[in-house]
Amino acid sequence: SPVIRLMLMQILADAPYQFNHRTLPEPQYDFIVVGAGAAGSILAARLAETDARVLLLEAGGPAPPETSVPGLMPLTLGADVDYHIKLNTPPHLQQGFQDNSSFLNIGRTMGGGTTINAMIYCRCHKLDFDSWANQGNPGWDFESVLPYFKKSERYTGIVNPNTEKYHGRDGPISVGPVSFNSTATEAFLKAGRELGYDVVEEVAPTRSGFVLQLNTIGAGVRQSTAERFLRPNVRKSNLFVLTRAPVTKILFDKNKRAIGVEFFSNKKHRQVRARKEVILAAGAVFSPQILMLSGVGPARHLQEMGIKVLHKLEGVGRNYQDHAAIYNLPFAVTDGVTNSIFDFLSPKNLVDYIKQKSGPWARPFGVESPSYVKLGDGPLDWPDVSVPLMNTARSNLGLIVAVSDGDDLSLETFDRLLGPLKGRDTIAFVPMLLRPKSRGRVTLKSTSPFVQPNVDPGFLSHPDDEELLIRAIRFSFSIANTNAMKAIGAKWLSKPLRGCEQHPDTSKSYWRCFTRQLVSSFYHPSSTCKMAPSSDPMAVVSPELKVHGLKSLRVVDASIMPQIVSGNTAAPTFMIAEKAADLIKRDWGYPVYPPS
Ligand SMILES: Cc1cc2nc3c(=O)[nH]c(=O)nc-3n(C[C@H](O)[C@H](O)[C@H](O)COP(=O)(O)OP(=O)(O)OC[C@H]3O[C@@H](n4cnc5c(N)ncnc54)[C@H](O)[C@@H]3O)c2cc1C
Repeated sequence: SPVIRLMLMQILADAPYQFNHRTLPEPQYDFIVVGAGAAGSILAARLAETDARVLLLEAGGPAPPETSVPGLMPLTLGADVDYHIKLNTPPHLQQGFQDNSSFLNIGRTMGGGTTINAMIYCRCHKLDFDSWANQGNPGWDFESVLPYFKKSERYTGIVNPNTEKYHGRDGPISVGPVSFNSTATEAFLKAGRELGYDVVEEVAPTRSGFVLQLNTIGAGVRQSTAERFLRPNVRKSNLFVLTRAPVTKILFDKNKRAIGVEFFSNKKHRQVRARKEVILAAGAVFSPQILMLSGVGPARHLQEMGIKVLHKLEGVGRNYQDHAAIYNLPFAVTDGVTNSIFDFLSPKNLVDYIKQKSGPWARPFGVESPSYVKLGDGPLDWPDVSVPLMNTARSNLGLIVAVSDGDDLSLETFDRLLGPLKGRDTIAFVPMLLRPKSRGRVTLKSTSPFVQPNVDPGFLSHPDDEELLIRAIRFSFSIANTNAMKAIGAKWLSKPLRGCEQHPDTSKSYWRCFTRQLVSSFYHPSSTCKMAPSSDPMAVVSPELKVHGLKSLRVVDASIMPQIVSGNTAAPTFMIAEKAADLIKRDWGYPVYPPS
């Protein structure tokens, strides 16, 4: 639209760097990093702090200008910069979506997920990391990883003496509180207090309660890892970044040592060698795909695909975890309490963004504030459910969903769930499981590296997950029924879903039916190259992130999480990359200055 064009012209100074080298100057590098996403961009930049020669190969292209404007985030979903993978779910699930399944969005561009994500900065919970360590991964407990969280962070918010020690001040990624909240957010936090929860800070190690979220936004501009870690280093002679260069295979010698990779660039398959290591950072779907295409993975599956097994590793692609969510639990609210589309389009707000990078465009559209609560039965005080508030508000235009899977709902479901809200201001809750017990799997669909793999997210395959998600829906209704939310007019108006009408309205059996139809991804795939000792049958990498049984090959991305973290996955992935950089430097005798 003309408005967006005008804005883009104005923001070009802040637009992402156009990494666009076309050929490789050298046949051999010390380190080859595969994937310039959340982890890969950080890792490559940190390794290039030494005198090692580092090659970073990214499948996607440079990030387009609109990705730097936080409020334009929804434009990237389903666009060229998004792999947009149709999930593979069983027929009794996801009937509310077109063709009975929803999409998994994953960034395919410099910065990976950090170029298209909702910019929520989430530290997750102390017990997430303590449990990683307890599963046989020394060095990954909370105390040990905290310095690596702080290392990448530049906190810009107001200092609270109780939580100050958990913030980093000197890292490349600006992190601060949301700049522009709606009346609905205030009501949401008040609702939390009314239900007996504290309003807590995101970085508190045992955070439990309602939270005013932090974002990876600096001076109104998205902080992708490519922008913040690579851009300042592009002139270094030992760092070379190649875009539109998907890696198709890892090359091994006869001793199972990774000696390089094959990749596709300028219409040709090419090879490049690694003197020291190859490091996969292609994310939880594509790192296992590359391993399997290279003959590393579950033997039977590889044989079925006609791939010669170089090294049997049953865990590759298994142990898949995501925060199974109900994206759309929409409630009508009083007009004006949300950040409406008219706020976005008002001339004043446009000018504010163009001139000062402030106002609604300087925040992620639609995303407001999370709550973290424990609704399951475990003994520990460790929240297992999150219910964020989404400020959808596009109802003014008759389009109700914003940053949501609503776009892939079937027409019938859309009409029943969202139709009654047409013309009304709307909020939505997004009840989700923080640590689902279900496990999914990534498998190859083809031996071609250009065909997306199958992603079976395993949603609700463990019965406890269904039970907990129903509790999470009911908890969302408890929030909506508080005085604070009633004061902003929160009302459930949706009609029963087709196929669920036989269940009494809002009964448990109704919510079971609803949950099965609408469970979907929160875009947090993880854990498909599990970090665990080799005694664990699902183990893929060691606590040093080395692939078990192979030499000179590591995986460094969200796939190594033994268990998904209790919150958004980007910041923990930054931490993984920061820690991995020191592990690698130490192994090769480069100076390491561990953060304090
Ligand atoms: C729409 C959306 C919203 C999200 N919102 C949030 C949020 O608000 N907060 C949060 O914390 N997290 C959020 N996330 C999740 C977060 O962005 C991811 O967890 C994180 O980016 C994972 O990092 P990664 O390094 O493992 O993989 P990625 O960031 O996905 O990076 C992998 C990179 O590898 C590249 N690649 C893949 N295959 C190949 C190949 N064969 N050769 C070369 N390169 C390859 C990809 O193109 C990509 O650039 C969101 C994700 C999405 C998609």
